[in-house]
Amino acid sequence: MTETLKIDLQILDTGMSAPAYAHASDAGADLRSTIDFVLEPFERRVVPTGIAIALPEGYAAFVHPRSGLSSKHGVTVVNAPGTIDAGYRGEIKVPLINLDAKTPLRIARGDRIAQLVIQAVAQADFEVVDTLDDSDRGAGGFGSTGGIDAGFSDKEK
Ligand SMILES: O=c1ccn([C@H]2C[C@H](O)[C@@H](COP(=O)(O)OP(=O)(O)OP(=O)(O)O)O2)c(=O)[nH]1
Ligand SMILES: [Mg+2]
Repeated sequence: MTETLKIDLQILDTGMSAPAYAHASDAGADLRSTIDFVLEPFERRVVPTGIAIALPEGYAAFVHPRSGLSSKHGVTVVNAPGTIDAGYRGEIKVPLINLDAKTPLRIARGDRIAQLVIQAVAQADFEVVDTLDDSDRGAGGFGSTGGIDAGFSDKEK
């Protein structure tokens, strides 16, 4: 059973309810739109969810896309993952974008448009130093480990 954390939630739009987990072991609770709208190709829209939460200090909530919307419709969260700070008491909103070049997506009030993942976070107490310690990765990034197929040899060939 996934650890649970008591989080105060305010319903700002009557008729909406608390985000729910589809399965007891799910990490993401589904966020629903409070509005009916059509997302045209390449259009962005900040979508209200009708809820506000009070996260305990030391936690954040992250607004992640739903794989069904992204794979079937090309719809994702512009700033994925959106970061909900512990101190935020405003309405949770989801900046959606439709990356499909041709097909608009109709969203209705109550549709599940994203998912909210709660995670423990730390605040950094940055210590400015002259040099950083050595590490196995060093300054390697942006493809430093080789081409897309690095390390793969198809045993079936
Ligand atoms: O997808 C998101 C991202 C953020 N927020 C809310 C909660 C968060 O605590 C606040 C600030 O988010 P962020 O720091 O990403 O926005 P910013 O552009 O840095 O604005 P600010 O100057 O208010 O920090 O906006 C949302 O409702 N949805
Ligand atoms: Mg900010």
